[in-house]
Parts: sequence; structure tokens; C-alpha cells
Amino acid sequence: MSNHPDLPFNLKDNINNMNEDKRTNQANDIEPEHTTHTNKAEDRKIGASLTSTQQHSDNAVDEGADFENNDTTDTIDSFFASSGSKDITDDFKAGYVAIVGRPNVGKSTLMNHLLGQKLSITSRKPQTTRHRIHGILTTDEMQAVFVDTPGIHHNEVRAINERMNKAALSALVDVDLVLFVVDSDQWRDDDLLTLQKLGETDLTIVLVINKADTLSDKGTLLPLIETFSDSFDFADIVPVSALKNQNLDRLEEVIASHLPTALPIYDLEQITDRSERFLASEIIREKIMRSSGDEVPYDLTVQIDQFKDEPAHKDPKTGRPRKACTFIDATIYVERSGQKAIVIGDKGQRIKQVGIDARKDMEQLFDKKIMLTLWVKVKRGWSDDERALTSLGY
Ligand SMILES: Nc1nc2c(ncn2[C@@H]2O[C@H](COP(=O)(O)OP(=O)(O)OP(=O)(O)O)[C@@H](O)[C@H]2O)c(=O)[nH]1
Repeated sequence: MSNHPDLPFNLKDNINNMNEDKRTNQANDIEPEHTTHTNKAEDRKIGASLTSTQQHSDNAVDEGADFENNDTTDTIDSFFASSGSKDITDDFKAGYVAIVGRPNVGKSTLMNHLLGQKLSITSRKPQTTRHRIHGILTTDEMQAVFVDTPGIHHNEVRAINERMNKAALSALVDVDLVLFVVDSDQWRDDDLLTLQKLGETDLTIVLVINKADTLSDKGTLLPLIETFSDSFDFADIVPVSALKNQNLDRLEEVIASHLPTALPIYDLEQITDRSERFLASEIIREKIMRSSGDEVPYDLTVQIDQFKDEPAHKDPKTGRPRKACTFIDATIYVERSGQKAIVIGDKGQRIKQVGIDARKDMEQLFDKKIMLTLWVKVKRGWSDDERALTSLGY
């Protein structure tokens, strides 16, 4: 047994016992209305651009499902056109990878750092991830399509958490590999419950022990790894620091070793299958969460009301040339007027800064000029109200 203070003694027994109890309920646990990877494989638009893809009709802030207008011939053509520049080796690996773990262990940070680009929002507050976000990591050897799941929550009863649980579980359907992320310093009951869920499946599970940089005594890492490997049949165990980019190369190798030999699923240059609208809403939400410290609860949401690309043109009144620009109008929904005041800040300072920071990130990510307009509105009880959740895309 490790000297790790919080690690449960009978981890393996606990999991086996739970599995016996839960196995029969498993089929009912997975929400049928969510898009599964099987559906994704059917809907897959190979070679699509960041702007035009949209695969989740359950996301209200995404743009219209324009990929449905493309026929199979276009898809096949674009696949060969877009990947022709690089040679794909015969033993190329490709598959879906789910990142699973309780809130705040660093799932989003891990995906972002593996991709080297910011796609999924991170903050010090737990439960910032609400949507499943796909990030795509393509190397010479492999393409890993990441599914960033919200944490699996057990004690919260509110509707929004129910939805988040279902999203987390449904993300596990048909993935090729699961990265089960834990915090090297804190083992909690939630970790065990997540592992119990994973134990119900036949999935290949790699344990990622994150935040290794926070361990004051690195000597505790080895016994910790031994205890984990005695407790559960992990395919591999990799300690990393996502934040400090430590050991991520090793993790990449491990991921590749567990993916099936297959052609790339997406275009080799593509980094996400989410639309710019969705990414814009996530960026705005992140900026608010970061700027508001502990004052604003996580249950606010951002809806993109307008996302309009205007090409470069001459101003009809002045005749002056105007650069291409994208106009984005977004509404931030909060639960109470007190929260609205917090988000707006003293004399509007906070919302102004959120707008500036979000615009800068968007201009960098989308590589174009952005005009961003933000509104804050109160929509009472939205996080408890199933209908409101649906209308906002959960
Ligand atoms: N020291 C350290 N901090 C980390 C590391 N990885 C993530 N963090 C921090 O942990 C916090 C939570 O990280 P997230 O990536 O948002 O965690 P998450 O698991 O996606 O959280 P949810 O969205 O709530 O499920 C942030 O403050 C990160 O900066 C790491 O390797 N070392």
C-alpha cells in the first residue's frame, strides 16, 4: 500500500463490487439523444474547415448544420484533396480518445497542451467544462481525436449537473481509448466513482497522473503508481504535468500505441470540429470566469446572437477601404440581478475588459479582425429548468 494519504485501501475490491451491482443498469445510464461516436463516424465530414463544421445539433450556439448539404462525393473529393500533401504511412494510427476525470484535475489543460492550442476553457473553478469539445492531434504517426468530457458529478441534483453527467457518460461510447486523469496530490471519492464507471466497460484505460509538478516529494510518485497498477487493470500509467508540459511526449507515444491502425479521421490540418461560434462563446465564458474570481458562480452561459463575416469593401459613404471583419454579438445569461451587476462590474469596467480580452483571443484563434458586442441578461432559474437548458443548448 502506498503512503499516499487519501488513496482508498480496497480500491480493487470496491470497483469489483460496484461493477457487479451496476452492470445490469449500464445500458440505461447512457443517454440515447446524445451523439455517439458511431453517429459521428457516419456524419463525419473529412477535410472540413474550422468554420464550416458542425456535428452536434444539441448545441444552440453552433451555426446551422451546413455540412448536411454536402454530398458524399464532395466529402470524398475534399478528403483526397486535403490530405494529398502528406504521406500517410501504412501503420498510421487513428482513433477517438476520451479524457475523463473529476472536475478540476486538469482535463482541459491536458488537451490544450497536447494540442498546443487553446480550445477548451480552463479556470480555477471546478465544472467549467460544459460541452464535449473535440480537439484533434495529428502527428506523423497518428491522429488522436479528443473528447473532453465534463466531470462526472454524483452529489449535485440540479438539472444542469444531470445533463453534464449524461454528456460525460455518453462521451465514452465507442472511443478507442480513455485517458483517466487524476490529481497526483488529491485522491477523492469522485475519482473512485469515475473509475467504477470505467470498470463497467471493456475500454482500454490509461491512467494519467496529472499535476506531478505539485508533488513536494517526488519519491511518492513511484509507490503511487504501484498502488494504482495493483488496483486496476490500466493499459498504461503515465505521470505528467499538463500545465508544465512535462512527460507529454511520453503520453503521446502511449496514446499512439493504443490506437487502431486506420486512416486519419479528419483533415490533417484540422484542430477541432467545433464551429467558430461555439469557440467564441467558450472564450467569452472563460474570460468572465477568470475575471470574476469567486463572485460569479459557474452557472452562467453565453449565447452567440450574431456571427457575421463582412468581406473587405469600400465604405459607401466615405469611399474609404474597410478591412474584412467579423461582427459577433453575444448575450451572457446569469441567474440573478446581483450576478449581472458583478459581471458588468463597477462602471462597466469588468465587462469591458472581458470584451477586450475575448476579442484578442478570437482574433488570434480565428486569424481575422473581430468586432465584439456583449450583453448581460438575467434569465431566472435557467440552470434548474430543463426547457431553458434545451433552448440554450445543453
Ligand atoms: N500545478 C498544476 N496545475 C494544473 C495542471 N493541470 C491543470 N492545472 C490547473 O488545475 C485547474 C483546473 O484545470 P482544468 O484543465 O480546468 O481542469 P478540468 O479537469 O478540465 O476541470 P472541469 O472543467 O471542471 O472538469 C486550473 O487552474 C489549471 O491551471 C498541472 O499539471 N499542474
